[in-house]
Amino acid sequence: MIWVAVIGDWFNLIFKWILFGHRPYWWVQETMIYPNQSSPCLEQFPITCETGPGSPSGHAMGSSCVWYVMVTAALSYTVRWKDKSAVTLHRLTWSILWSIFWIIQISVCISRVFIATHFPHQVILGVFAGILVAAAFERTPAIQTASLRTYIQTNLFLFIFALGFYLILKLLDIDLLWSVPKAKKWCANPDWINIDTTPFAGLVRNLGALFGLGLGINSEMFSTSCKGKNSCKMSFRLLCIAASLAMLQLYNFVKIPTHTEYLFYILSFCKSAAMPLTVVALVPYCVHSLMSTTEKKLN
Ligand SMILES: O=P(O)(O)OC[C@H]1O[C@@H](O)[C@H](O)[C@@H](O)[C@@H]1O
Repeated sequence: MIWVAVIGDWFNLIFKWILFGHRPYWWVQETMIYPNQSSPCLEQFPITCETGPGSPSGHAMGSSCVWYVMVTAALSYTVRWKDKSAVTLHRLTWSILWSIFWIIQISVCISRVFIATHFPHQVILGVFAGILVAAAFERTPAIQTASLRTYIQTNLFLFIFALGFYLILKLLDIDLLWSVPKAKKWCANPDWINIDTTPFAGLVRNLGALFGLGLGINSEMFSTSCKGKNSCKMSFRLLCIAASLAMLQLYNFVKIPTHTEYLFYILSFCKSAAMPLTVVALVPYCVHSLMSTTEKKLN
């Protein structure tokens, strides 16, 4: 799921750079199509002022690819059921899960359009692009066994390609960060402009998450705990879920200073790497050690 989210978001950045899509909240102020200053007044909200280009929608794309992976993974369990009543149950589960999938996607799309941050075609494009990325990943089983080297190489490729693309177009006098000044100019409240939403902030976050996942999955802590004797126990899994959720909440409280851009990017990379590392390696290892110590004491 993290692979799909990261690669999906990376494609979203590249598509945004290629498509040069405007966002309604600034487009409506700049367009000449409304005569005599009769342009409609679009209400803005604290999350309206996204600073990247608008097409395709990153939220719609991220949501559709992540949910697509979850739904198809859940359905792959029910498809193995063989008897007749199981077929009916599978069909029922299929209908329920895909209905939930589409309700969520439609809700995301409507909310992005409602807050004037996207045009309808941009969210529709986002949903279908997300599904395509996720479907392609289902045919890439190699990611299940990727080594740390593969993670690092993928990270370097994603970074160098995106930066190279940006720099080459800059040499050609095309500024891919054209949307940032527009956002700053037309946002109703300067406090709603968030550095988190800039194209490079998203890239750095994704690179950090993939790196942290690679480190975690290839660590000794992961092998000892998630491949060890406790890994199949329900209690181990429940404890890991509870502890991970608590840790992720704690990470949410860590606010990264935004006054220096480079420092923000470095800290953002570290925070994004620390989160999957904690969930994949640190938490399971601590839970495993705790359970092993308790078992020894009881024996
Ligand atoms: O395109 P949308 O739906 O406004 O989403 C923007 C978001 O898109 C994501 O892809 C980026 O990682 C975020 O940084 C950004 O804020």
